[in-house]
Amino acid sequence: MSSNNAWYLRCGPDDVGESAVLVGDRGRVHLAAGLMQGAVLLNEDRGLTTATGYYAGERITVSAFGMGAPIAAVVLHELAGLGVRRFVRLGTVMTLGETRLGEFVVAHGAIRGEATSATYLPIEYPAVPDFALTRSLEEAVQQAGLATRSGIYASFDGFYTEMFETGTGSEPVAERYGRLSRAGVVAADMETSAVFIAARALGVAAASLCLASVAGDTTEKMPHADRVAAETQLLHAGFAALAASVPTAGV
Ligand SMILES: O=P(O)(O)O[C@H]1O[C@H](CO)[C@@H](O)[C@H]1O
Ligand SMILES: O=c1cc[nH]c(=O)[nH]1
Repeated sequence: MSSNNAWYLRCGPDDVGESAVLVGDRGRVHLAAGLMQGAVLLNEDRGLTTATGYYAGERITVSAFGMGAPIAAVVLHELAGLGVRRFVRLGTVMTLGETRLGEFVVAHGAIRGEATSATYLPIEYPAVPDFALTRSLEEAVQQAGLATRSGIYASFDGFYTEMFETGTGSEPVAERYGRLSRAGVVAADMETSAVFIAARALGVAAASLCLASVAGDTTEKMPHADRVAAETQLLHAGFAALAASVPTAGV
């Protein structure tokens, strides 16, 4: 192992592309590897499954972080240290407001309801994506003919206290979601705001495209087969956007 290897991802600068995809579910890395050419599995330690391959000529690294902002930021931070310049989060979200199950939701910003991002930049700093990469994502989902929506996300740490009602949170989840929906927020996840802020702090570009897989108001889930098919479309769209994007100066 080279001394230049990342601490947890256990791979080196030569192993990664300038573009990366961040996913939660490690199974999505294996799905992604099957969609790329010449994919090489680099790491499985701690479940931070990572592979690098090619899509439309672009060398792309795909890493899984599991769940939550702290570990998503660790993975982004290590990949940025290895030389990755562009990140796309490809995951799933809960619907808020008018968003419907099965839609592909592009983040135009995210409410910072998690604690990790404040360790990078003060809470006044807005969690906004790289706009060129975001536009590439929107074009990719439109060209693929997918049902799409763009808007503001909200990202939280507490799945069973802030996102799914168990009676243990400080505020009823329905009230939180009602307040956010009335403010025009379109989706809730656990990582997007931290990914945007950590990327800004580290001087790299980031954007987020997620499949609306769970209804925030009823907790209805997409049927499994539909979700698997949609996750394949999600990966294709994210890869196409990275392959089409040009390096962004001065993020
Ligand atoms: O589908 P992924 O990318 O795992 O993301 C979502 O799924 C997990 C919660 O169900 C959280 O990590 C959330 O952000
Ligand atoms: O239940 C879900 C589904 C997607 N994303 C989340 O954060 N929660």
